[in-house]
Amino acid sequence: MAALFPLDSSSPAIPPTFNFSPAALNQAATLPACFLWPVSECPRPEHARFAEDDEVPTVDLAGFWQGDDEGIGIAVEKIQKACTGLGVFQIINHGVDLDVLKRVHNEASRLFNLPLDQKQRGARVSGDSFGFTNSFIGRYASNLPWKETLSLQITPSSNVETYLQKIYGDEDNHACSTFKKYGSDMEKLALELMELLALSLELPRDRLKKIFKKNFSILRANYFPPSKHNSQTLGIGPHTDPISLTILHQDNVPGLQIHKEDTWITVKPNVNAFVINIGDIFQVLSNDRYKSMEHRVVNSLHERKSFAYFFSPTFEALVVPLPEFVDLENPCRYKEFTWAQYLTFTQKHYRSDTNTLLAFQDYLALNDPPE
Ligand SMILES: C=C1C[C@]23C[C@H]1CC[C@H]2[C@]1(C)CCC[C@@](C)(C(=O)O)[C@H]1[C@@H]3C(=O)O
Ligand SMILES: O=C(O)CCC(=O)C(=O)O
Ligand SMILES: [Fe+2]
Repeated sequence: MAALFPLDSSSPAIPPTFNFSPAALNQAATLPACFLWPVSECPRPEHARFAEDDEVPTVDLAGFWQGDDEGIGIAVEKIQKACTGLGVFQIINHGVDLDVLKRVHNEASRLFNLPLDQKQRGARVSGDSFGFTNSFIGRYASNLPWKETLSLQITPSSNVETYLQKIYGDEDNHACSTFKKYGSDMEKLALELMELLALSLELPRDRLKKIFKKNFSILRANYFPPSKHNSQTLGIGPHTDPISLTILHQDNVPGLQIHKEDTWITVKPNVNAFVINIGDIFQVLSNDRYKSMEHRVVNSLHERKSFAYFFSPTFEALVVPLPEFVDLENPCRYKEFTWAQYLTFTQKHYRSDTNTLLAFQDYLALNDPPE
């Protein structure tokens, strides 16, 4: 089993009070060791190649919204090809108002531009998955990601007000309504995508939508500051998302890279598109028909923002391969678990990487019942 990583409770290389000041760190000739990734994981110039359309297909949803069978058929076929490939595709004509996207990006810029001590009023509490984090200082001791994030719960109940109130106090602003509107648009879109994914797996159209009607979702705003040492830092290390589906919106600065065979390819930014990727829970439900996408984020000399909407079943729902995907030729590949157990595993026992699901299955085998 993969080694469990040193958690918050272990002594971090630098204390939690250390100020992640990218601007000051960029002036230094070298970075503190905790920001340096192993050479084998560091970005290289050849990883800058943009993905081709057959690697990250663009799916037009216009026909889906119009109920046009031919358009739906083309979209479903593309989605099936993408999900049996690298586990990722982009959608255009996605139905989300461009003004909402503009507003949410502006709110994120306003937030990440605040003084650090103000952002830290909404700091993530150890072991929890919400709030503001700067470079995970105090959470991890090494391979720190060159990023700041704000994570908010959208469903079943929202904590958007709680965290924004901590950061902004009573200052009147539109941050809450903007993040909440974006979150609810994401939930609607995720449920519609479940219809297309179901069709792509030859399931009844509402099969997955019913499973996810009640769901648990996290909205994460990511801010990747400029990095002068970008050949040695990473915005996010190699990982799969432990959730079922991620809907990502990135600004126009390249950064998202997908693992393909023994190399990395970059997703060409398109502000009119969302990047959709399969996560571990979807992999389990489909009994490996669709695999979660391995990806990472590289830094550059330019600042970059992205929004990741992480969509999952409810905390208590049992996650297990759907019976439609289990037979004599395809035995059930996973031990059942709940999303609550898997989330706890990623927050308390294991630092998410590309092996999280297998490490968790090993953990389940050794810890019955799990924590
Ligand atoms: C359940 C979650 C854990 C992470 C946030 C959500 C979904 C993705 C996970 C994460 C982004 C995967 C990469 C590593 C991680 C530590 C990060 O860099 O943010 C992961 C998140 C987390 O554990 O907070
Ligand atoms: O910023 C991106 O492009 C991807 C972010 C990501 O992978 C994540 O938040 O899990
Ligand atoms: Fe991710």
